Amino acid sequence: MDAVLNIPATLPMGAAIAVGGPAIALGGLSLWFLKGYVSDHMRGPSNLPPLPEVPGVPLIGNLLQMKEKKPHKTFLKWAETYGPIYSIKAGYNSMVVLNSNEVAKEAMVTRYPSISTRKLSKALKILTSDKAMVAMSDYDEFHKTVKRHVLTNVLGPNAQKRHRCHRDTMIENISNQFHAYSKNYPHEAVNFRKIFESELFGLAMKQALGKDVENLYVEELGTTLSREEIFRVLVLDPMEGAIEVDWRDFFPYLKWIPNRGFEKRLEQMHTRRMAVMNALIREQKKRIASGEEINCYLDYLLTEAKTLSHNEITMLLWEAIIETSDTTLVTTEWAMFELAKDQKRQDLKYITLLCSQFNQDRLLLEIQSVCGSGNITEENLCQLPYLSAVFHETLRNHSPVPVIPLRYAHEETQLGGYRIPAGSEIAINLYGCNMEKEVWENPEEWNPERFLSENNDPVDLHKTMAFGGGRRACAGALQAMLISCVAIARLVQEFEWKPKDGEEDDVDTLGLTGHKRHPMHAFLKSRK
Ligand code: HEM
Repeated sequence: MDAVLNIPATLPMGAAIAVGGPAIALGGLSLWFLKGYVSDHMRGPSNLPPLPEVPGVPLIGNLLQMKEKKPHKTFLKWAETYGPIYSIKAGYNSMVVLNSNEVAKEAMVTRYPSISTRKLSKALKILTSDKAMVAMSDYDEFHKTVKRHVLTNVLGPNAQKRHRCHRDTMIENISNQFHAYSKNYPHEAVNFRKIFESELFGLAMKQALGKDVENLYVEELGTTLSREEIFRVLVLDPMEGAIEVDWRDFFPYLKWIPNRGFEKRLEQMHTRRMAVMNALIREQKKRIASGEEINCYLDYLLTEAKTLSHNEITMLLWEAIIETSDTTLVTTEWAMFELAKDQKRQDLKYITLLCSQFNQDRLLLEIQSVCGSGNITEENLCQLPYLSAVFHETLRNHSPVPVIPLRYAHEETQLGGYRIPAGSEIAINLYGCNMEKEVWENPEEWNPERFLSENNDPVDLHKTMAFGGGRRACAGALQAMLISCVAIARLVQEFEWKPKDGEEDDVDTLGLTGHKRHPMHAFLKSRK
C-alpha cells in the first residue's frame, strides 16, 4: 500500500523550448497530451455506470491483498481481470486505480479541474509540512507562486542555462572518479551509485544554497554532521519516511487512538531535517551578509519571495535538494545497468547504424561531425535519437514514479466512461500504463529500439507519461534529461561496462521511486 499513498514530484510546456535540442524533445510532452484532448472533452456527462470493483472484505476492503510493498504490481494484476479502470477499498477510503494511457491522460488533462487536490498520508503531511512544497500542494495560488519561483531560478530553461557550470563540473568529477577507480582497482567492480549519488547531491546543494558542504555544525542538534550524515537526514531518511504507513490513514474514524511510535519517528525525522536546513541557511546568510552573492535558489528566494514565510522558504529549498538527488539517480543507474548487460548497445557504431536506419545519412554524419572524438555536450543531445530512446525506454521500463502522488476528486466527475464519486482517491499507475500489452509490444523487455521504428512519431517518446502531464507535469524534467543523458553518453564514450557476475538478473526495486534494490556493481575498462 505504501508507495501509493505517498510519492514525489513538474514541466511547464513551453518552458522547455530554449535549451537547444533537449527542449525539442520535451516540447513533445505537451503535443502528446493534446492528442485526443479535443474528442475527450466533447463527451458530455450522462447517466454513467459505476466502476468495476475489486472484491474485498468488510471494513478493511482490499488492504490485505496489497501486503507487498509494490502496489503498482498488484494494481496491474487486477487490471487484467477488472480492466484499465476500477475501484478498490483501502479500509474506509475508496480509491480509483487507473492503468491505461487513455484514462491516465484523461485524469491528468481533461478532468484535472475536478481532481486537482492531493490526498496525503499522515507521514507525508508531516514530511511536507502540510503541503508546503510545489509537488505536494493543491492546485492553488500557493502552488502557482512557488512553481513559478522554482522554474525561474532553478529548473526552467533559462535557469538551467545559468546552472550549466554545475552540471559540467559534475560530469567531469564523475568521469575522473571512474577513471581513477578503473586505474587503481582494475579487477574490482565499481559501485556506480556511490560516485553518482554523491556528485548529484553536490549539484543539488549548489543550485539550492550556492555551495556544497563538507560538514556542518547543527546548533539545534548540538553536533557536527558529516556530509554523508547530512545526505541521510535530507534525502535518505525522508524518502524512507514517505512510505511509512499509519493504519489510521485507512480508518479515519479511529484517528483518536494514538500511534505514538509512528508519530515520534516521523516528527523526529522532520525536526532533524528542519534543524539541518536551518543550519545550512544560517551559514549561507553569513555569506550573503559578507557581500558574496551567488546565483542560487536561496539568494533568489530571500530577495524575490517576499510573501513566503521562513518555514515555506526552508521547505522549498529542501524540495529542490531532495528532488534533484533522487529520481535522476534512479534513472541513470537503471540505464547504465541495462547498457552494461548489453555490450552491443554500448557500441557507438551500433548506435549510429540504428540511427541511420531510422533517419539515414543525416544522423550518421551529424553524430560523427558533432561529437567526433571529443566529449559529448548538452548541445549534442538533440542529434542523438538513440540516446534519447535509451533514456525514455528506461523511464518506461523502470519507472521512477510508478504511481503518481495520490489525487483526490473534490467533486463528482467521470473517467473512462464511468462515474467517479466526489471523495474518491485517484491513483494513476504509470507502471501499469507502461506495461499495457495493447500499447507496448513485449512491455517487460527493455528495448530502446521500440522508439526508433519508422512508424514512431518522436512525440510518442512521451507516451510513457513518466513526467506526469497537464498542469502538474514535472518541473524537473529538463534537468533530469540533461543530467541523465549526458552522463549515460559520456560514461559509454569513455568506458566499456560489464556487470558483476550474477547481477545481470537483479531487477528488484525498493522504495517510493523504484530504486534498484542493490546498487549496481560493474567492471570498467577505459576506452582511451
Ligand atoms: C527522471 C526523473 C524524474 C521523473 C521521472 C519525475 C516524475 C515526476 C512526476 C510523475 C511528477 C508528478 C506529476 C503529477 O503529480 O501529476 C513530477 C512532479 C514534479 N517534479 Fe519530477 N520527476 C523527475 C525529476 C525531477 C527533478 C530532477 C526535479 C527537481 C529538481 C523534479 C521536480 C518536480 C516538481 C517540483 C514536481 C511538482 C510539479 C507540480 O506539482 O506542478 N522532478 N515529477
